[in-house]
Amino acid sequence: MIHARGLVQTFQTGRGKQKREVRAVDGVDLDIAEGEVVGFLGPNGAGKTTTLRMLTTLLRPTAGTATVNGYDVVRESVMVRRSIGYVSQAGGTFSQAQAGDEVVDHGMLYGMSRSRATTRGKELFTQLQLDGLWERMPKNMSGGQKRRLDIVMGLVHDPTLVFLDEPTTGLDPQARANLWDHIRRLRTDNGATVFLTTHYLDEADELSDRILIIDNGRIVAADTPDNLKAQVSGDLVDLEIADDAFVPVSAEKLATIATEVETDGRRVRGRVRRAGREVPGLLRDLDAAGVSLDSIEVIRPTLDDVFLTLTGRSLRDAQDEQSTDDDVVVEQVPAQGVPQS
Ligand SMILES: Nc1ncnc2c1ncn2[C@@H]1O[C@H](COP(=O)(O)OP(=O)(O)OP(=O)(O)O)[C@@H](O)[C@H]1O
Repeated sequence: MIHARGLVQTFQTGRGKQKREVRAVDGVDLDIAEGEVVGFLGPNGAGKTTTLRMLTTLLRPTAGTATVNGYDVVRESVMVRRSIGYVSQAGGTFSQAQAGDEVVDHGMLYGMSRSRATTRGKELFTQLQLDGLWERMPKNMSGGQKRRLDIVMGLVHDPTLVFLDEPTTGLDPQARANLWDHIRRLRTDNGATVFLTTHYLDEADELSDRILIIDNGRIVAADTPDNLKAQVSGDLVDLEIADDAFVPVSAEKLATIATEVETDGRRVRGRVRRAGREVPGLLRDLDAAGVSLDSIEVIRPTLDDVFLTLTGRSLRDAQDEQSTDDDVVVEQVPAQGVPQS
């Protein structure tokens, strides 16, 4: 479905002495099979959107090759565009037409008949909770409604391969849960392949068969969410010791089974491979040493722990750091044409 080898995208940023080259995507290889839901995860500026823009033919790769649905993204860009659905991060620009007309025109652009596009568009309006808004002009819709309209436009022609760039950003929790269901159904009902970027770790975890983590333009991990979590970090055991005086001995006992042991007041924490196997013995040891606990908590690893282990940074911190750089002035780089839609 998607195969890429050595994809690179460089941009020139700044002017004069400030001029420098950014390698936004720096040698990405991808193999995505039919029917997979793949989550593309990484902090702001990691290269997710740039990768997606190359795969959807909006940006010509500086180097490397990619095929999407069997078509080369450079030589057969029109065929790539016709064979995919794409919901961009920025969202579409809408004319002054009613939402329903936009959707029908969009479907017809992909070769659907008017009646088929109308039927499918109305079904999607219902599934994405846009009932009653068919005749509304998009400019009079709320941000979340417009976002869902973007998604209808990306799906109306029933593509078998769908690219979604941060599809749930700006949606309220209920709309997000609804879209998650919809994305799941794309695969189970339509057998579609879905490639989605997201900032939300829970979303990637929840939806993806496989997760690709990108950092500084390079893929740093690719596996199922469970394998990633199991491979790179263990469970966090967090003990709250009843009496301060027993904190050092508790830390010593925990260190016999855990790594990264740290103390914070009466709390002692450490990471163990498998808490279910190791904690019962620890509790016996602590009891024998006269330690009373106020609480014990076992925290299963998250994708953020995976990211931290792989890159030394938390995905959330990395996002915060990057957000201060957002107003760097960049030269406009010409896009290689836009899809017909
Ligand atoms: N048109 C451009 N000109 C110059 N630099 C660019 C351009 N587009 C992207 N970049 C830079 O390329 C890098 C990757 O950007 P990209 O948008 O692909 O990241 P991202 O992972 O999608 O981030 P986000 O999560 O914020 O959408 C960033 O450093 C960004 O500033």
